[in-house]
Amino acid sequence: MSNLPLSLKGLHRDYTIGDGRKLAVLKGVDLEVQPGELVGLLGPSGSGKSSLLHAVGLLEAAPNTRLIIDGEDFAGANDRQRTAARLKKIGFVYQFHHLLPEYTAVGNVAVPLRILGRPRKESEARARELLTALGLGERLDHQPAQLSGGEQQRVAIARALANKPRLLLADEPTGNLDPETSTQVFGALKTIVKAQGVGALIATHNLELARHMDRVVKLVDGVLVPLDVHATV
Ligand SMILES: Nc1ncnc2c1ncn2[C@@H]1O[C@H](COP(=O)(O)OP(=O)(O)OP(=O)(O)O)[C@@H](O)[C@H]1O
Repeated sequence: MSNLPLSLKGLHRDYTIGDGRKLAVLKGVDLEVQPGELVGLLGPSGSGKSSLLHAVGLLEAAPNTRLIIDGEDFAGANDRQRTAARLKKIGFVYQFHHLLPEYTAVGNVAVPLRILGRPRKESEARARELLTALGLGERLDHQPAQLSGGEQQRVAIARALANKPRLLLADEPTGNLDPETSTQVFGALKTIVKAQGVGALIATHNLELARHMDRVVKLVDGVLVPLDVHATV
């Protein structure tokens, strides 16, 4: 059995729309992500990027699929198994950071560890270590409102990596940042993903960002095709 961060084969996703008709969005998606690899996920609006991230992020069931995360097959997993695995194996970064406003940077990053029952001291030490690695060593005790947009997003990245996940899923992680901040935040993300051997799948519309990924795939008619972003003008 594969111990890769992600090994996915044959993912289908239909939605039932108003009049009972089915809309087939994902029509057999195959994807592997290696440790330390950043894979960019491109595709026009409505092509199914969020649907793919939802299934891979175990936010919904994916029956009749081979969905292996860190060596464990989740195709037939129930809600409880998927929730447990989400906390332990997967980190999520969204376009908007969803930080808790009353907590400091350290407090926010420690939350997932505290949920898993880790002691406060150990959780906060891990939070400080991650935030420092992301260049926020001088901002540890700031609350989100006291941080810039790029700093807030780096806290969100630290939070996503707190549990040492094998797989990081991101949906437009720099989508609300200016280009320069976006490049800085993405650079910090890349460095830490490589250092920790995490596999990352990052959905974006930003072709410039995609050029900094190790590999880019595009959703076309419900399947993934490789894309050479360096050849695209
Ligand atoms: N719950 C749902 N019920 C019916 N149709 C849905 C549902 N969720 C998504 N869809 C449809 O499935 C298609 C894919 O949606 P999805 O959100 O995965 O695309 P996306 O590539 O992430 O788009 P965007 O880049 O705009 O976020 C769209 O046509 C959308 O309208």
